Amino acid sequence: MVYFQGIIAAIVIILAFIYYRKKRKDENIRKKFASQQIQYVVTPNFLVQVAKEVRTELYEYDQVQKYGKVYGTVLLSSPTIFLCEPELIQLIMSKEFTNFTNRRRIEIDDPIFGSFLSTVEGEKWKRIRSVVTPQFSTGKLKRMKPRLDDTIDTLMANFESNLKEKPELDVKEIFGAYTMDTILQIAFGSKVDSLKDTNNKIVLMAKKLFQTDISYAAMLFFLLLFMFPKLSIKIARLFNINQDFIKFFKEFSMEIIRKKRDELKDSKNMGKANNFLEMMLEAEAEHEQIQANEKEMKNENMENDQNKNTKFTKYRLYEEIEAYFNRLQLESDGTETDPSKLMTFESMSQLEYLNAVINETLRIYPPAPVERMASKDMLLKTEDGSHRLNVKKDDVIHIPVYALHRDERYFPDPETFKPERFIGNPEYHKYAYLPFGTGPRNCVAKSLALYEVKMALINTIYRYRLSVCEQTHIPMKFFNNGQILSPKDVVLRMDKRQ
Ligand code: HEM
Repeated sequence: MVYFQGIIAAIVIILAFIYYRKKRKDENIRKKFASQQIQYVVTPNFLVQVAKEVRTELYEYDQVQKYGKVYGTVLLSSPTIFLCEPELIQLIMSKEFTNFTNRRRIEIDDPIFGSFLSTVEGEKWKRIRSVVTPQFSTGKLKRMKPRLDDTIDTLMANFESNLKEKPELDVKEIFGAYTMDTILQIAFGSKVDSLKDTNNKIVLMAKKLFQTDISYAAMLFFLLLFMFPKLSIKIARLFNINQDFIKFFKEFSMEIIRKKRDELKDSKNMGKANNFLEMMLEAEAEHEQIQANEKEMKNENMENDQNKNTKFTKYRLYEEIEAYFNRLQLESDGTETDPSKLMTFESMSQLEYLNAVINETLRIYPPAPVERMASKDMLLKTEDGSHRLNVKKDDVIHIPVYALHRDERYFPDPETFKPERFIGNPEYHKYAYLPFGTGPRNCVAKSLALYEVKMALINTIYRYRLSVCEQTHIPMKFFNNGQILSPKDVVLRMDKRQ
């Protein structure tokens, strides 16, 4: 009994301590934001949002409507400025980028997981980014095209075989498997048919990460990770939280890296890479050679070629794609008969309406918010003096992209799907549309992602007529999993075109 009372007393003391600590921190943050002349808003933490089943992007959108385009709050234990004003976003993302290079700090005590491009900081980020960026250049993607064509063949075969059973399909599941196949193909050179290989460990692990509502345990762990990073990593190890996932991907990647490093010891094997990991390893091997020979280093010449309504939309999209394929076939010498093999990176960019449909989809459903962290105190001011923002070192700037894309000044009638907004010379502020982020730290794989989406849409729409059916959720349903916007099933009827 005394033992039990002791435990209760200890729990009460710990909770009181956490409460007191939080109260003091809140008060300090309130004072801090007041000194910056930024309105401070107390928001419930993520746990409360999850409990109420409020989707984060909708919650953030409501907050922006209520408190305006700039306000301060505490998010994941850090003072965070919510920013929806394109003029100020422009300053942070481009002109003052050197003072906003990093994202929210997340300490990961692991040599591999702590070196993710998306989380590393400062000089380390610069170094890794300069190696990764050229791997996504048009030239490198062209080299990978045969592998990308393979994944399209798998996608089409999956539609074909599933449609034999019934005309209604969960296209989210099939396109999701295609995305996974493409990434595995590109990243590791592994040919996988995720839809059929349901027991494939990579597929199971990736699904575990993205295709669920977030659990309370994961949310709690996430919060702890930001509040007490070192302690939470120890707890995760002790209780085996996510350790299967971490262990699997680490071993899987290390095995491929070991094999390829061995092969690259023989210089005859250089230049044969046709997947991302091999190209990175070649880049590493190249780098080692270069370091050994300073003269060669001067001559290093890195490749730098980076560089109305639904019925109407569907009709116009198909018309454009059909005309495109007819033209490609006319222009070809007749030896290639598969229309999708005739497609090239260059020819695809001519599909103006398809581009507009993709842009408008990413405007209404941007998958992620964008963040930067200030590396010093500074006063940001637009040239005409119309906007100012006083930031302190370590303030996180959080751009709720879902809310930003609904700014009526640039996107009138924002909830309506209107691809025409992106045709001709659209008149929106460049920093009011950020599906891939912007500036030197934007999405490194933007060109691959867009290529993948276009390939899939062109091939699907060319072969099938898609329509809503009884099982289609209108509006669409989404997982409630924090900051990433991920739809649940999307069932559509698919009829083969004659
Ligand atoms: C439609 C698909 C995609 C969208 C909308 C998207 C969006 C984004 C956004 C918003 C960011 C943050 C940018 C910023 O902070 O300015 C980002 C970063 C990033 N994305 Fe993507 N992404 C997509 C696909 C991909 C794919 C397929 C990959 C990998 C194969 C990828 C790899 C990355 C990486 C590594 C970063 C971090 C870059 C850095 O910190 O330097 N993304 N993405």
